Amino acid sequence: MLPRILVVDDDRYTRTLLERMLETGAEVQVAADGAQARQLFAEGDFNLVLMDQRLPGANGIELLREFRVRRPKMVAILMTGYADVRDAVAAVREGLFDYLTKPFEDLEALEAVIGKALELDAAYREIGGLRARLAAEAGAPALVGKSPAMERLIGQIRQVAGLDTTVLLEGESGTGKDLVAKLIHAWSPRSAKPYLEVNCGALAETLLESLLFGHEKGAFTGATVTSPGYFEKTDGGNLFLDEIADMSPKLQSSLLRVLQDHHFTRIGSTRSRATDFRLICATNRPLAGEVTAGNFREDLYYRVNVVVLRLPPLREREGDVIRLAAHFLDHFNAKFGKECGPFTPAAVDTLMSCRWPGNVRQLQHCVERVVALHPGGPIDIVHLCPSCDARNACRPDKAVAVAPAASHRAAVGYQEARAEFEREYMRRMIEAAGGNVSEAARMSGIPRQNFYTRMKRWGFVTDQ
Ligand SMILES: Nc1ncnc2c1ncn2[C@@H]1O[C@H](COP(=O)(O)OP(=O)(O)OP(=O)(O)O)[C@@H](O)[C@H]1O
Repeated sequence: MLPRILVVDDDRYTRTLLERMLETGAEVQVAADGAQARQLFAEGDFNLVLMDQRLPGANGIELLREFRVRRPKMVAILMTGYADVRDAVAAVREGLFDYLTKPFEDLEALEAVIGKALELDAAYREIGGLRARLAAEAGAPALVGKSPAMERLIGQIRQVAGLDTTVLLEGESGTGKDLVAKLIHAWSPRSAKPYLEVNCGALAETLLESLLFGHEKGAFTGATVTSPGYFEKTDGGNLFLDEIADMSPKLQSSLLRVLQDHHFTRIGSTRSRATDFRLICATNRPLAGEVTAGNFREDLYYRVNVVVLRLPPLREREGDVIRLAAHFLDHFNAKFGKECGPFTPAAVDTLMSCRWPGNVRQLQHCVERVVALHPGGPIDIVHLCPSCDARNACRPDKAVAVAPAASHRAAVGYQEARAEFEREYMRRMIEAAGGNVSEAARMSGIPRQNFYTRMKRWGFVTDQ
């Protein structure tokens, strides 16, 4: 379906120019004054409004404010004469997408700004649609993405979720493997049964063994009570083994036996127990390569390599960066009680041209940081990841273009830099302590109450 654009301008020449320019890729409606514009806006759902600032009997900025009350996520571009630029800049700060000065001199640039505005509108709409879908599929995590690569993946997830087959998720770190595993569970007939996950690379061999197999009381020093393991607890449900390539050779052979006969024995017991879990595994290193390198058993590889879903890196998902950025903006605005955004065209450009080596996780952290530190209002290039030194690395081809941002970084005020440091420091401490606040406070040497106050300041916790 073609996007719908409303052009409001009393100048016939401008109306005709825009109509001609846009008609092949959009459905354009034109209004010559405020009254006509109000009527068309009330009747139609427009993806973009191009508004002249001076209209007979109306002020374009006021009219857009009026429209925005009815549709807060409306994307609009103000068209203004050089004399009124100061007002237009102020309007952009209020959340207008952009402004263009008339007469238009560079039609290509005009088309580019309109294209970006339409992309932002598409992203907002998708997030709205996603929320509605999520409400319908209560409990399923939000997997944002409409690029061909993601559409293909989502189709594959739908297909395999319903089948009782082992699934192997391959993809770089931060591409969403964990999220996809949860989605497979949510969409599977086993969704009412338990779903448990463990990162095989994060635990020592003995701990992982006891976590998976469970143990009897007295099986080893410290086993003061009998504890069932994940093989048992996920009976009827799904078990997600993340970073399976990091499993020790001994555990690989134990897992192989469990997968072969669907039976296992708790540590310290001789009784074999039956279990029926569906296995989902993930790796960020291709498993075939690990077999060749002698790190992963070939027979286990054939067991887990039944259905392989490959998660594309973010740089291969054309168009998804803006969708994801809009999604995270929405999420963190709600979480921190802020009203940051929209992204300015320059920010959209920067987001789109970054290579995102850390994939979706890096983008998520970038938006979270912006929302946490930004007082509110439009997000410009200078607000994006001021602390992210990867920015040049992100965009090796754009080193010159980011030079102003580098000088911005040098110009960051002391308070802002300190705030940035403190927030990042708190996050690392909390992560290192596995989410345990007392432990994080102890490690940092900050009294617990004080630590908690700082956590609240940076939005890690909110008062209920
Ligand atoms: N398509 C997506 N839509 C929305 N959020 C996403 C998407 N992909 C990833 N995320 C979010 O990005 C973050 C990183 O994703 P996730 O942990 O699933 O990656 P991963 O591939 O498992 O990483 P690792 O290999 O490092 O464990 C999570 O917070 C996840 O919710």
